Amino acid sequence: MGKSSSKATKVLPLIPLAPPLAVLPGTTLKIPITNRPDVAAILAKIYSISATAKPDAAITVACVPLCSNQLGRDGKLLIEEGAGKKGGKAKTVFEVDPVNATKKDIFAYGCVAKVSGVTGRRQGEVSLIVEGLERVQVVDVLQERPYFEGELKSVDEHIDVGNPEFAEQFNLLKQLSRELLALVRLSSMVPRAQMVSLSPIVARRLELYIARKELSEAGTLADFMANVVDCTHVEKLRVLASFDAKDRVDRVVEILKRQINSVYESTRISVTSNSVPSDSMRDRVGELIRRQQEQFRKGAIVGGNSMSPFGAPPGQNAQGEDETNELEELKRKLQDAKLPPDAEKVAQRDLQRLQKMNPAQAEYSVIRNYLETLAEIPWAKSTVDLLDGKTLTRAKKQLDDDHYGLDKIKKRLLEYLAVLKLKEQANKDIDEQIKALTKSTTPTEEKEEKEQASQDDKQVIVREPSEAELRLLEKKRMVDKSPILLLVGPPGTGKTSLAKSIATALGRKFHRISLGGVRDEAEIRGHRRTYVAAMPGLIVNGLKKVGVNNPVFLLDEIDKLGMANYNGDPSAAMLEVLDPEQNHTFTDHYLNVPVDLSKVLFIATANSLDTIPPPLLDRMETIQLSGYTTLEKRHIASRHLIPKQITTNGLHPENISIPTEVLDKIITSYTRESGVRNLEREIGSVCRFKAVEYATAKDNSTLSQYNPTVTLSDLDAILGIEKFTEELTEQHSKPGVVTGLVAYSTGGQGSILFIEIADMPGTGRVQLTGKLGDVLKESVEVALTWVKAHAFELGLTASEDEDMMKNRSIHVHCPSGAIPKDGPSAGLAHTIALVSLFSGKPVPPTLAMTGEVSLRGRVLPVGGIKEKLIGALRAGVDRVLLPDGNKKDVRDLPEEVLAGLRIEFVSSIWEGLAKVWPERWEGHGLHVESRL
Ligand SMILES: Nc1ncnc2c1ncn2[C@@H]1O[C@H](COP(=O)(O)OP(=O)(O)OP(=O)(O)O)[C@@H](O)[C@H]1O
Repeated sequence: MGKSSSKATKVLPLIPLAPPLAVLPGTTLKIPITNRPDVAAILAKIYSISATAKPDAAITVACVPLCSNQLGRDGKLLIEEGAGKKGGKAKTVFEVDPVNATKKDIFAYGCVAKVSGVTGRRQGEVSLIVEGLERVQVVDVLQERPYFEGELKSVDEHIDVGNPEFAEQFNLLKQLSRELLALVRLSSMVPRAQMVSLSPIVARRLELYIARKELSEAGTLADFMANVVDCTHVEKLRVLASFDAKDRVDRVVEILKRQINSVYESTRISVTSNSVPSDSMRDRVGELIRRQQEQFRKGAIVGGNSMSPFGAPPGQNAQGEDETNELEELKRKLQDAKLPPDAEKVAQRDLQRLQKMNPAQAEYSVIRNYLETLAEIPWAKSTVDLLDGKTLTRAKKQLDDDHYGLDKIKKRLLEYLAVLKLKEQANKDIDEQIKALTKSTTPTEEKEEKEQASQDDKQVIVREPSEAELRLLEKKRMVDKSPILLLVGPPGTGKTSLAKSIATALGRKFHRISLGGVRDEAEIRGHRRTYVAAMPGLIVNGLKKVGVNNPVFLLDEIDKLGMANYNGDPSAAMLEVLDPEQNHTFTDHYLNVPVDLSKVLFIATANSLDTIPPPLLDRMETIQLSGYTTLEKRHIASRHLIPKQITTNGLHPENISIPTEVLDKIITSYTRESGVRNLEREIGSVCRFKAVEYATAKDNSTLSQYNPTVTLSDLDAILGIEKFTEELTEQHSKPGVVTGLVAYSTGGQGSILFIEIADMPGTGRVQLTGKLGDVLKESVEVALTWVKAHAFELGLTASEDEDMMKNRSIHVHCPSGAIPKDGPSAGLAHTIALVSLFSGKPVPPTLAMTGEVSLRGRVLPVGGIKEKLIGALRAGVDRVLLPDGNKKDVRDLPEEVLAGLRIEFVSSIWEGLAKVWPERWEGHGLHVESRL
């Protein structure tokens, strides 16, 4: 039983509190202080003193409630609660407000409180924050104005922990407190139960707080509960007046009992009320509450004799059914996930830790999240590959349906699939062999086998497989790893969509991981679990997302992966992912257990190989996608892009028609790219334009006037002025002007380029204009040197030792002056142009040429033949000279080009000259390599 011993008195300012305010020890309260001159005076006084006092000294006051007509100054009830009104409570009347209060209105009990601050900015909202420290008795009120000051006596609370009656009452207090808490949580789920909703975290914290209270803190718990429950002001004041802990616990137990009953009542009414249509949710909650009631009643009996805070072992009744269910669920999930042995060990260990842990602990949720992630990883789940007899035909059809052209790439992808199929079959066979070796015979199986054997008159020999045998088979299996494909090519060339088609053809799930801009190693490998908000990396997250262990992962933009920095080296993390020899034990930092990535089909894409670190590049098999030519673009557009855009823009194929010449114009004059993204965008604009026209015509009932065909003149209005102009062959020839060929580095397109050379009197100076790059400048120099060296032979000088350039200067220009040009491929054209200029013989304008020249007069192969020839045909060229070394490139040319151009090959400049001016040079210099 509680015993109290008096201490010396002290004098403190009093703050009278108007109902319903009351401060109990251990609680914090906001006291509105607008229109409270007494509080202002107290604060002024305190601050004038505290300016000289120690800065960290606590400012204390005593908060004392005002008396009511029900409760006397001494805390005795004047009128019984509930009297006066039948079945109801008597209305408590407080006659005075704190400003006009006098000595006799001051309640005899109060609470010393620490002033911890003032809140509120606007007038009328300013409040004083006080924290209740200890219960005191007001012995005497010493002054009334400008503020109350009183002599206070505090009492030392002594609790007799050995008193079984008190212990029992304390247990009941705990029991009821928890019960109320659980009820509030449950009943907040009942629609219209009009209960305060309590977040699970707050509820758990409160439970923990209650559970931790010892018998010696019984009074504190009573104060705390009196403050949180919904009790009347008079009840609160009576708790304040109870100096004896036992007395206080008794009072609070009474209040709690009443409160709990009223919750049961209210939920019963709301659950069973006929006025509100009952639904399953409400029924369920009602049932839960009823069960809760029974459980608590039982718990009260068990808990009554026990000193355990919950009357039951922790983790069962104490932590509530929720956690148990949660853990059961987690356990089941982990079982279903079929973890490999390593992960299983870790999961079991963590699960055990979790069971022993309090849910309110911060680490609890960390471990739970970890286990949930472990359970979500598809350790054993996989989709069945469509690797049957029709795989290759189906894959080919899929690739052909989705993509035009790209024959070489498609062929390589099909090879890849064929190998994958064979390997998978081989692996399956090995798996079966291993299974057959390790098959443990259970008694029934053994019996069956024996029966079978006796039937067949054969003997069954069950043999343990040797370690070496197994290892050998395992090893064989490991070797069967597919290479990782890297599709390299300019943007918009269909890398991503090719990878998607492969996934569709294989029947696997597809997941794209964008590596562009990944600067942090942890993004790939995850953060260690010790970090706040740690999570797995992109790879494990991808697996979680697709839910199977054999998806197709597209590692997009691998060339844009960040280099080593202070956050680690992301490309180094990718090494492990991409190495078929290592990735069956990929370790994510968060999981910290090996994950098998060997079944994942990785396809990487990049725009260029330059920025990919060599070790990473070494682990992948590169497949190059060059840009599309105009012809290919035309086909892609008419087969894929136009139908796609027509449906995207809500049209039907009969509502719009884009003729080939319009499409060609869009391709050549409005886009200049390797891929088809911009082309698709421009086609989209055209479709939208037509969609507006069609919709307007439909609305105005003038459909008969609507023309679905897009004309060339429409393009100007839809797409604006041409962005790129096309070069066309000249009509007239002139000495010194030759048609060259160019392939744009922006990809995919080629065109013709005029080489213009003019001479003038001078001192041998060579002027170059047209934004020529270094290599191009050098190729002009090589051409000039060759021509100068062979001037006599070419008939350009009268004698062998005459300098052709002695009295003249030349100017070499390549039009489209603003576009930078570079490369050696105009060497042949420069040489022929120089000979043409010096000999005064023009070159036919419909003859174009390309090729690098060496000082020895050889014509060397160059790149971009396909694009150049397509461009040449479009520009009106009918004959082209190509280096002998480029014969192989001509095989890939589209039919239209081969039919429209006369292609001639030359291996030396002499041959070139013979092709341009056959009448002069036929058969000349064929064996003369060089005179230099
Ligand atoms: N050969 C093709 N046939 C049909 N459509 C194609 C072809 N090539 C590209 N496309 C289309 O072009 C669009 C862009 O392709 P995709 O997104 O695959 O380009 P990407 O090469 O991955 O580009 P990036 O390097 O910018 O990621 C897609 O709509 C795709 O369907």
